Amino acid sequence: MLKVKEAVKEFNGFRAVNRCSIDVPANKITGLIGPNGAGKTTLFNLISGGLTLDTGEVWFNQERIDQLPAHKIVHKGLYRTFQIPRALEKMTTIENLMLVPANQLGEKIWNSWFRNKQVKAEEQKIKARAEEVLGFLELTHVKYELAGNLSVGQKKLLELGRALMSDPDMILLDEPAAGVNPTLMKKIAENIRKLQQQGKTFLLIEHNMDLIMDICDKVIVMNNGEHLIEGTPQEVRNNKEVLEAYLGVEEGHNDIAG
Ligand SMILES: Nc1ncnc2c1ncn2[C@@H]1O[C@H](COP(=O)(O)OP(=O)(O)OP(=O)(O)O)[C@@H](O)[C@H]1O
Repeated sequence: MLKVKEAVKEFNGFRAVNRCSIDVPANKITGLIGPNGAGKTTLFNLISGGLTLDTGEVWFNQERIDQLPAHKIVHKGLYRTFQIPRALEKMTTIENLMLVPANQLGEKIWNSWFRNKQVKAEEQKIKARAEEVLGFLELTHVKYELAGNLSVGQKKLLELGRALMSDPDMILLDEPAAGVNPTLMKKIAENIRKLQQQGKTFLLIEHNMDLIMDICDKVIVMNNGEHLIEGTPQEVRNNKEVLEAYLGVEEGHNDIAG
């Protein structure tokens, strides 16, 4: 479904992503792991249009997308989750969800702002979808809570909820388990699996090996900007090269070595 071919990205002569190719199958959960500084976030940014490639290609659903701006990539059905920005922490949970399609409608909705009926109908539709997403994620009880007051795990669920508002085919998840307590982590894992069963495709960056082992069908390992190996979670966990890559990095939360 998603193919990255020979991606290269340099920052001031430092090669953060080095001729990296990955292949993400449809309707599966794929993990992207690697020690700190391996290039995972940079690769995510290259896929989602936050950064432009120096060389290489990105293909999504048989279509080349690496020349497209980020919002057009979202319209193609590929959504990348982000931490809830500071400004949105002052808005309620449901407002955070309702803003996603409102932003995507962009000028269309603002241009027609005074055509009241049409806007109201649109807003009702968005609200109904937001309520549905809240129900699915079991966040209805914090619907009117300010996003800033949610726990880390609830914020992660809200990030996933914002992704679901645009009903994408594929979701890039950035560390869904980071700082999340075990109960909510279980809930996040269940939701990801449920969504995959409904036909969604996931690529997730994650340092928590329990989550990787629990939900991933396939794991891709990056090191020094390169695709090191890939396989089932079990194969990757027992691989000597992977262990060496992690042991070579001393700082940070590199669970695999632990
Ligand atoms: N905008 C930037 N300018 C300069 N260097 C950068 C920039 N973004 C990333 N890097 C460098 O590129 C390398 C890869 O970083 P990246 O954040 O992609 O790694 P990562 O695998 O996501 O790491 P982590 O697991 O710690 O988040 C690092 O050495 C980082 O310092």
